[in-house]
Amino acid sequence: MHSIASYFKPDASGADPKQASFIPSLKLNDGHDIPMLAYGLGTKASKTKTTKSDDIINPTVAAIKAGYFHLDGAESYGNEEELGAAIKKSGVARERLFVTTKTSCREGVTIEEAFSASLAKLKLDYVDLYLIHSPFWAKSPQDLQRAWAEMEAIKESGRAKSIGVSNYLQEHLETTLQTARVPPAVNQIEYHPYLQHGDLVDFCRKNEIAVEAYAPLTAVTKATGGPVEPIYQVLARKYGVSEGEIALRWCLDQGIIAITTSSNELRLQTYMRNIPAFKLTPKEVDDIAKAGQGKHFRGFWGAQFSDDDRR
Ligand SMILES: NC(=O)c1ccc[n+]([C@@H]2O[C@H](COP(=O)([O-])OP(=O)(O)OC[C@H]3O[C@@H](n4cnc5c(N)ncnc54)[C@H](O)[C@@H]3O)[C@@H](O)[C@H]2O)c1
Ligand SMILES: OCCc1c[nH]c2ccccc12
Repeated sequence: MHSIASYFKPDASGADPKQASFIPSLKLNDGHDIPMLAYGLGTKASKTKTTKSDDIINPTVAAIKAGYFHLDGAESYGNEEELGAAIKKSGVARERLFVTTKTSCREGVTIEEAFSASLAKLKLDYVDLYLIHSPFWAKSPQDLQRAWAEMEAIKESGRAKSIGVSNYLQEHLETTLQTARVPPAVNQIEYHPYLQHGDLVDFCRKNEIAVEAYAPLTAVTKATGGPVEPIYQVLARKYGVSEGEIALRWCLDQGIIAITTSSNELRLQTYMRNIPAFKLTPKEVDDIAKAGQGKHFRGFWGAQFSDDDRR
């Protein structure tokens, strides 16, 4: 089982030392620590790409300075150069950061080639976590097993400290585990009260695969008016925080890493200050989970999942 092993404290090299930013970390199955709150460069951040690269770099620098030392990027977001530039501009020591990127497993490009290109864009000599972005490109179980063997070779080279997957269902994980020498450290999935994925999270826990939640704010952003809303409202009043902070804490209090994003610096700073300062009770976590069963919502990769996944 995972435990919240240590507390991640930004140092004074870039983050504001006045901020009480103690974001918990989780111990991965390979022994590395992962900060449980991350800043994502997909979705909103990549949409602004069409204007200027500064529109990606500056909010990312602000996020790092606010204490978001876990940064979630991807080859397909098209902004690894900006992520690398923001890391440099932040002045925070590389070893204090936890940098993730992902491979799209494009046809005709080896994962090694994609990874080398990502490192070059990031101007880094290693990433903390490298993920297969999704299993949907694979035409056979063997495709997934071969891709995982390529990921293992990258980990062995030391240029990715941890390796994992994203958007994998239990069947994809089982296929991968059949031939894996190193199990995935992480499965990054859309996760919020309206998409709890049946037994998938328990399967990950049993196999010591950490779960990362993307789109954790869905119930207060894209799927408002649902059954968890009154509970979020009561708990937000009780703890003196926003409903978004209840949504993020709901992940953390289940041992699930939350990846959020915003270009609103004040909102990011407030999250960083408030999230470590309160905790939901097990009953509150359970109440949200139970209420969430009353609605289904998926914001990403919809066409790739069958109706069987409506759990
Ligand atoms: N692996 C994948 O396939 C995958 C898919 C989606 C996202 N991701 C990663 O996860 C990150 C976060 O995903 P997300 O953007 O869906 O997460 P999220 O649920 O945190 O939503 C963030 C969005 O909500 C808005 N927001 C924040 N607080 C709000 C509030 N109180 N009211 C209204 N709007 C508010 C933000 O401006 C932003 O656009 C991405 O940047 C990316 O790095 C990965
Ligand atoms: O990971 C978020 C979903 C996603 C996959 N590829 C992308 C490219 C740009 C923005 C989001 C995505």
